[in-house]
Amino acid sequence: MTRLAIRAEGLTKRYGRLLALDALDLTVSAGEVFGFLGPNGAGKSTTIRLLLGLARPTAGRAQIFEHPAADVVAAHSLMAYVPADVALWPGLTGAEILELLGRTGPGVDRAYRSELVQRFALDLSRPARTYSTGNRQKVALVAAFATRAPLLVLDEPTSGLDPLMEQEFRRAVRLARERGQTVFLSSHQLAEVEAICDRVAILRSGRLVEVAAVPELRRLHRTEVEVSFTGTAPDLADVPGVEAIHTTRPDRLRFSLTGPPAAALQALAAANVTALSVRESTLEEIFLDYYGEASR
Ligand SMILES: Nc1ncnc2c1ncn2[C@@H]1O[C@H](COP(=O)(O)OP(=O)(O)OP(=O)(O)O)[C@@H](O)[C@H]1O
Repeated sequence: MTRLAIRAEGLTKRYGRLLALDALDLTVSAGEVFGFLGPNGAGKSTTIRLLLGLARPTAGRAQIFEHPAADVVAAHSLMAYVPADVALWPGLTGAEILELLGRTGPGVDRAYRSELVQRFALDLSRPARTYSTGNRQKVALVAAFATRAPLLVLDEPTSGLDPLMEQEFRRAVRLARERGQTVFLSSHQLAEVEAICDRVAILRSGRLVEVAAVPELRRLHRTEVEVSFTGTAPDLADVPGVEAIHTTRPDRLRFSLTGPPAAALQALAAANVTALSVRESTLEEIFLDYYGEASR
């Protein structure tokens, strides 16, 4: 049986009348890179706080490997965490902070930490008060990756990073994955999720609306097809899976397609098609569909 890194069962958090997280059931297998997505206020940080044992659930439970999340000492010996707003000790230098953080976690791979400092171009001699947001984030990321903890919990870890550093981040996640570490990543950056995650969960208004592998999620959604033709337009009116047919020019039309394409292809074959372009919806479009529903 696969070992689970994270298990949430009926995990619920209320803040007064607000139901911030509503009976979340979720499992993340050891070794997965798992993306956690949702619009602002969906409950992502609340979930992370519950997983870290920093907040108490109103109902339900969370487990980190074989430990209850509330058993903070045991659970934290297996994880490293990077918060969304990294606050550091302003008077300490980057080097001192890495030392301090190294002593609180599950251990440090010093050689790897030095490599990460180079890769993330961190100047460790400066006091943290002089660090930019991105540099503070880099210190926290270096500290977390260098622990080699079995579970890395990263709350919007790249919001302050420039594209070059974002590449380094992706590389570090890939290396973590190769070593069998589990990564739980909350993010708004869809390209990042698409590039590095095995599965994603989408949270909306405290509720889980979808958990899927990235390719599977794309398949759930539509393909945009554009067709040029001569003569009579293809008759797509009652073809299963074909929706939103638009005539863009007298000799061109566009439609979206869900499910198997056979019927649509047959209808197209009956016409004199001169050009065909097929485009899968991007992850961004898929998520905008989900996110958009939140405000409806
Ligand atoms: N300590 C708190 N007291 C009261 N309400 C809270 C508290 N923490 C979070 N909330 C509310 O719970 C809901 C979920 O917030 P949460 O921070 O988990 O969202 P999020 O998905 O992380 O959003 P973002 O993407 O903006 O970080 C929001 O409506 C928020 O206002």
